[in-house]
Amino acid sequence: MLGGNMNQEIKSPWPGPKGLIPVTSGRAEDANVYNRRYLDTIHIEMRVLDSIEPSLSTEIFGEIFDSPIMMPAFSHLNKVGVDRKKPMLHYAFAAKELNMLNWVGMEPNDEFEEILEAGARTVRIIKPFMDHSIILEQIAFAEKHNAIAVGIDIDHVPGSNGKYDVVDGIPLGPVTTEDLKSYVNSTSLPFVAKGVLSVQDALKAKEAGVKAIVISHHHGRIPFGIAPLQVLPRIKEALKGSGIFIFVDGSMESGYDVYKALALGADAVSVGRAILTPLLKEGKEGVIKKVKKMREELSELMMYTGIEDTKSFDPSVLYY
Ligand SMILES: Cc1cc2nc3c(=O)[nH]c(=O)nc-3n(C[C@H](O)[C@H](O)[C@H](O)COP(=O)(O)O)c2cc1C
Repeated sequence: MLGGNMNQEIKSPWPGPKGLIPVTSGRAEDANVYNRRYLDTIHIEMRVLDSIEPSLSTEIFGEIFDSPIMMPAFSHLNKVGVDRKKPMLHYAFAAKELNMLNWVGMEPNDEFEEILEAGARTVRIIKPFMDHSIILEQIAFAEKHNAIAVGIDIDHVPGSNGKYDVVDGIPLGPVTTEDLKSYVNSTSLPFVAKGVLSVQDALKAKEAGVKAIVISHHHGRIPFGIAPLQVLPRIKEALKGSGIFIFVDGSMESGYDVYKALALGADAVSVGRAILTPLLKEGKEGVIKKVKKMREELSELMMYTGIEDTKSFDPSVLYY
């Protein structure tokens, strides 16, 4: 249902109805496999003289967060909560406690509102519904309920059958640059294009007036997709001076992965499936533990490379 490249024969390690949580094939066309491999080819030199313990504090959309590590735009997880727990709420509680930016994907308005009540600053990502009135209505709802930003996952248009995808029985449709412009202009909230994986789309998103992009392939929706970090430096260069926030997600499993994304020019990074197991097993506490560990790892590498704060990352420490 959610994973475009999902292979029916693959046994899901996740709880819940078959197909609810995407399982990737692990084969050559699986962009997650390549992404992991790419991340692991990046190595880091050491710059310890004069280095001090860094600050992870980060400004996003004019607000200060405790680190550049953000929650993912997950969805549907309330359907798999154990003991009637709502995982969508639990990771929002963790975001609140850790002063992290929270993200939410395809959730109906009532569940989205409940998540906002957890008190974390939250970005809402809306699906590219074929019916634009649903998109506009959900944007307005997010604005009314004080979301920090709103956006659309532009990479969820094709399904694995080569047609427009259908999620929860709701048809998705194409997103034109003009559509994007109209969504941007419909709200005073910062607008995010999630699922940018080329300079071309980054420039079109800029033309549409977005305030942020997420460089992502949505856990491998596109077969044989390039690694988000591979295209990040080119997009960074193309958007130079625009003030557009550049976020990244995809296989971020440790603070070391996060470091590499930040060194290559990301403003902040979302951790997706790496929090899924702790979230489903232990709820809020599991997520807090995982994120704290990732913050330690990020800080460790910053100290090894003489990076004092999140404004000072430098790609010249990387070898790849
Ligand atoms: C259960 C689940 C639900 C998701 N739902 C959405 C969604 O509704 N909208 C969206 O933009 N991305 C959604 N995603 C994709 C994530 O936001 C993210 O792009 C992706 O998981 C890549 O990060 P990762 O490799 O760290 O998991 C979902 C991912 C998972 C695992």
